[in-house]
Amino acid sequence: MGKIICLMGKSSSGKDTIYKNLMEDKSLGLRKLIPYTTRPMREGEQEGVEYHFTDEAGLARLQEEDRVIEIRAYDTVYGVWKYFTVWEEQMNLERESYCLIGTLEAWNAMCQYFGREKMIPVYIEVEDGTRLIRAVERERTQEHPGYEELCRRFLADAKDFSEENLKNAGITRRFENKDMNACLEEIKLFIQKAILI
Ligand SMILES: Nc1ncnc2c1ncn2[C@@H]1O[C@H](COP(=O)(O)OP(=O)(O)OP(=O)(O)O)[C@@H](O)[C@H]1O
Repeated sequence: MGKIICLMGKSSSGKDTIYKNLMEDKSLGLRKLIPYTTRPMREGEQEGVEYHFTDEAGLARLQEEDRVIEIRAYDTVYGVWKYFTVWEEQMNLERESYCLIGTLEAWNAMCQYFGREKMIPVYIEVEDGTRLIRAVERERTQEHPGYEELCRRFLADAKDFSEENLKNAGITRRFENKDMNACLEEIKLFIQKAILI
C-alpha cells in the first residue's frame, strides 16, 4: 500500500534540500506530488518542476472535478495567490508512495482527505540560531536579498509550528537537521520502514 510522505518544517530547516535528495534516491521509489499555484511563474521556473502554474479559471475547473485536496490563499502585495494540492489522474496510491513539502495546514487537510493512516509526517527541526544563520546566508546569495520577508517568516513560523499546533496535528517524531547526511540517513530509514507497513 502506498503512502504520502509530507515533509514539514520551519523556513530554512532544509526541506527543499532533503526533498531533492529523497527524490534522487531511486531505491525509495518515491513519486513527486507537485503543488499547483495561481501565482505567476518566476524567471528560471518551469511548468511542472517546482509547481504547476494555473489561474483562477484553471482552479475552478479542478474544483468542479472535485480534485482539489487542500488549498491555501495568501494575500500578497500582488493580489491573492493560491497554492493547492491536486488529485492527479495518474496517481496510484495502491502501489506508489508520494512525497511533498507541506505546511501544517496542508498536512491536516490531507489527513482528512486521505485518512491519517495513509499519511507519513517527516518534521525537520533545526536549532533556531543555526536556522536563522542558514536563512541569512541563503538570502545573501540572492541578487536582491529580502531580509524583511526572512524576518517575517521567522516570526510567523514560530506561531504556525507552535508546540501546540504540532501536538494537535499528531506530529511527535522530529528529525534534527544538524548534519545533512546523518539527518538524511535517519529519514530514509524511517521512510523505508513506514512504506512497508
Ligand atoms: N545540515 C545542513 N548544514 C548546513 N547547511 C544546510 C543544512 N541543511 C540545509 N542547509 C542550507 O540551509 C539553507 C536552507 O535549506 P533549504 O532551502 O533546503 O530549506 P527549506 O526548509 O526548504 O527552506 P524554505 O522553507 O525557506 O524554502 C540552504 O542554503 C541549505 O543549503
